[in-house]
Amino acid sequence: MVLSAARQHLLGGIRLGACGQHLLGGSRPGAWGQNLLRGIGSVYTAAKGFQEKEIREKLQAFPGGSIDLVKQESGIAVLTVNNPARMNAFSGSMMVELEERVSQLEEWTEGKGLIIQGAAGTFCSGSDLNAVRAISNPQDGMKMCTFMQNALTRLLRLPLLSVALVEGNALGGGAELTTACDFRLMAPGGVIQFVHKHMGLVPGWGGAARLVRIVGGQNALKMLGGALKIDPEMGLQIGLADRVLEGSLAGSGANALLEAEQWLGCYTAGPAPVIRAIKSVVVSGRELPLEVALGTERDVFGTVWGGPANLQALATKAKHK
Ligand SMILES: CC[C@@H](C(=O)O)C(=O)SCCNC(=O)CCNC(=O)[C@H](O)C(C)(C)COP(=O)(O)OP(=O)(O)OC[C@H]1O[C@@H](n2cnc3c(N)ncnc32)[C@H](O)[C@@H]1OP(=O)(O)O
Repeated sequence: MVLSAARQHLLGGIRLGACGQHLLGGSRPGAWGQNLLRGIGSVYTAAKGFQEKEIREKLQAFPGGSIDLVKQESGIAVLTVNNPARMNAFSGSMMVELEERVSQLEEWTEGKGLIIQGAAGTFCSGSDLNAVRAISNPQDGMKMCTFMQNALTRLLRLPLLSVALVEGNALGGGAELTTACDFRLMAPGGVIQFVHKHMGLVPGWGGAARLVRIVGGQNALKMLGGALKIDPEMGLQIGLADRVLEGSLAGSGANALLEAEQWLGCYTAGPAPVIRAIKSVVVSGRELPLEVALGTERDVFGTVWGGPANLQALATKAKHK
């Protein structure tokens, strides 16, 4: 019973049938793992009173900018937060577009990696303050926050290794967006700052919950309580940043992206089913209780065991030096 509830949480209630059957030994091995490998669902569903259509319409009333997605042959996609006139702040329509791009990535079965960057050399300055002012009542704020929590949770759960490429500022919701990626690369001069306290707020896009898991409760408290500006050196020190980009390469958009692609390429090298399986077992390991995660790992294992990459490796004399 406990196992089903936890999995239902991850699946957003949509694919529980396959999951439940497998727990009881009734479906073919790996069926649940296959579902996991396509991405594993939202936090809030219609069953929990989430009125997605209504929220989308409300957000669309605040247009501007775009969220651009390029899927590359290499299996690495690049998602660009594009609203440079407002330092890549998220308009309402960009929030809706982000959710649509996440849906597209969930369907991209050949994908292995994702880089999220901001346009014109800066990451993202959070919510568009013009939109924020217009919906500054608790009801609308909660709706926007629910929508963004769903989108960013699905983003983090994608079976892709994801990287936030932080050039310039990642402020407010922009800082929250960086925590919805598996890794953060910071360019020299980059800043991640949860400015929410200065706005009389706390993070609402799931950024606090994720931050605690990345840097621990003590560091998260300091970052939120002091609205600290985290530079690359401090980012590395507290485990928020995974790498500081080379000064010689960074700072000029295309080069920083190239360097991020090279860095990510070390982890995405290999067949897509294997890379996706790796991400999937890590997602279940970091989100689920141990016994449930073990069951999930077994399901995912069943999708790669005896698969083409496994058989090919077995056919050669393996020596891992
Ligand atoms: C729900 C709340 C929370 C969340 O979603 O979690 C938020 O994210 S609230 C938003 C938090 N972000 C901010 O408060 C950022 C405020 N902006 C700044 O601190 C500075 O603009 C900057 C990002 C540090 C850049 O400074 P600078 O390089 O000096 O440029 P400008 O200040 O001149 O900015 C250029 C231009 O961009 C507009 N801008 C910047 N950020 C936003 C924003 N978040 N929303 C709307 N517009 C933004 C800024 O007003 C300038 O416009 P013009 O005045 O028309 O030139």
